[in-house]
Amino acid sequence: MGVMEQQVAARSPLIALLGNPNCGKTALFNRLTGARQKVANYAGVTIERKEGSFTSPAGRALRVLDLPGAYSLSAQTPDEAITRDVVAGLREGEAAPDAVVCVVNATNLRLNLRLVLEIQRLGLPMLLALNMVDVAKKRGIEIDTAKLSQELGMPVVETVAIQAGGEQALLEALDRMPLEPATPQPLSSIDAVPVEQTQREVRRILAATTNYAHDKGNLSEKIDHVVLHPVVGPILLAALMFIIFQAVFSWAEAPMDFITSTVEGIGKWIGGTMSEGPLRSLIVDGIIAGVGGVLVFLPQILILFFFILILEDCGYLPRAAFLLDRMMGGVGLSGRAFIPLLSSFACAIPGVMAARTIQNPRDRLVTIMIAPLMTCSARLPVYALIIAAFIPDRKIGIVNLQGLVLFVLYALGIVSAMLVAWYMKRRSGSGQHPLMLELPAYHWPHLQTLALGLWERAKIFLMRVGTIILTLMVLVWFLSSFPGAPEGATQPPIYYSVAGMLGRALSVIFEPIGFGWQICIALVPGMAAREVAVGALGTVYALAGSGDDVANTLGPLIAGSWSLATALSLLAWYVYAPQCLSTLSVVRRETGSAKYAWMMAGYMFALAYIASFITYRVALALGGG
Ligand SMILES: Nc1nc2c(ncn2[C@@H]2O[C@H](COP(=O)(O)OP(=O)(O)OP(=O)(O)O)[C@@H](O)[C@H]2O)c(=O)[nH]1
Ligand SMILES: [Mg+2]
Repeated sequence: MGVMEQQVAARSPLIALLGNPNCGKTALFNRLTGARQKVANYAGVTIERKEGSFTSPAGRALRVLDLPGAYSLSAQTPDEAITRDVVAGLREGEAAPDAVVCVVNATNLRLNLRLVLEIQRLGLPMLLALNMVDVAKKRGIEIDTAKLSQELGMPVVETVAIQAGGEQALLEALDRMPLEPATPQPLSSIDAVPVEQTQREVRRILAATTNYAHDKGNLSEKIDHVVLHPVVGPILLAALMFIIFQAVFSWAEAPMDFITSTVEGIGKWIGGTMSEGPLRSLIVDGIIAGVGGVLVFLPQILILFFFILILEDCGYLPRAAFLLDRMMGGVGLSGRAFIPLLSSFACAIPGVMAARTIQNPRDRLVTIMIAPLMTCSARLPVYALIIAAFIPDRKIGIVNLQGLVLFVLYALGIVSAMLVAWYMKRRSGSGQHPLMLELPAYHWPHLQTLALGLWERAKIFLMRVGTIILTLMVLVWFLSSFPGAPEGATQPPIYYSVAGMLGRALSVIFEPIGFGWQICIALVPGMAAREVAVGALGTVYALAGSGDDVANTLGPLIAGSWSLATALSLLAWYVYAPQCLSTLSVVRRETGSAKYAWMMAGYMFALAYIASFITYRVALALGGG
């Protein structure tokens, strides 16, 4: 955009999408603007203010805001506070929106209308988007929109945010609205009205405009009889998790083989066409062995996310939170922590941020502190590499042994997180609060959402591979290649390089847990991105390898040079893996203090070292040397 255009865009009217959690604001935002913000079937998906823009059918340039869902303007959680401050014009350097589009779930007006009435008291121009009318119609719910519009004194339109064209009525209504800069009433005018009065008003409006009495209900309640059953529920949850980890290994085999052989083929081809020298080594040993080694894990990451996205979209997640609430309550966590912790399986960063949806500050802090113990997807390559190299690809009954080990590693992360939470809570003391969580209606996973979600994941991974991982790999190669070996060297040249020296220095610390200098070299760049540890091992062993088999696959190489005890020790290390700089910086931002980032780095390093030490010694004692 040119400067002129930017100024025009900045002055175009601003519309805020506001509503209860999970009513479809983000889906509507994406439909209006063509954005691809995350949409999922649970409350608290959006935790930040997101701006987009579009041109209305009448040719008006408009800006829209997607906001975190809120039940009320008297914010209880940090994400709700963002929403409140934005609409009330309390954010520094930002005027209140020129109009509010209040999005409501048509099947649950009883809950949604309270916020509508509250927002109305701000006195901003308003429009009601009756979303999810497709579901409402299926359930036989009829809403008299004309009457509702009259009762509320604002235009009311029907929308279906997940259907192409489902935003049409909203667009037309927006074009009929005069959009002038407006000043909202102070928030105190909202707090002045007692909640009971608002609720009476909601009931009156509902009685006058809907036939909720005829609501046929939905399947969700019947499904929940099984899913939330105190005995069947947890068994189902455990079985589900188990199946997912099995699939990560058994389904990924073919696509991984394909990527491996392609990467190998390219390596061989380039290696064959280029003449011996540093450039060939950089490309073959540094880039292809390193980056290719990480790339191979794309299928496993996508399979894991395929399942997570399905669970997110169908509405199962809040149920799982519900099931685990008691267990989590036992260690002093609230069931609310479940979704932030689950997000941490992708990456601790969104997980730490999602802790904004937790009301109690202590609960929130504990959740943030344990989020990095959840196995993020950057660790998956490390696990998968070592498992594939050391754990036989065997079946015990119907159980794939490699999948089982992976499951155990994930479980270990979770159990450790619970123990740390318990310890933190025991020291700080805690009040238990009942879990208030909205259980959304189940629906079939939306294919497009699923495909988009997977695509986003693949993009994130490939971007990482193409940027930070590639850069680090080139750096690792340089440090591992220079200076060259001295006269009469007995070790491979890398031993004498800068990286080799660093690795040897570090191995003083890591020798007791079984890490030789080669592994120590890989640990350092792993701090910037954990996957790089795998890539770095690829480069280290390619460079240390003898002449011809440079592009050899890493798995057999490490299987030949590490003991089982070392392999298990490294797995244990990565369960705790304290080294992720971006997580630490987000923790500092979200907690507003560097203290917690340091504490996190410290306790995770200690746990990692202790766990690896025990694993290594026990494995040695049992004859795994
Ligand atoms: N059937 C149907 N489903 C919808 C509609 N709009 C949204 N959904 C689904 O409702 C769920 C919630 O949608 P989101 O857009 O994430 O809701 P949100 O209001 O942004 O939620 P928060 O960010 O948590 O406040 C998703 O599973 C969507 O696919 C609709 O009009 N019809
Ligand atoms: Mg949202």
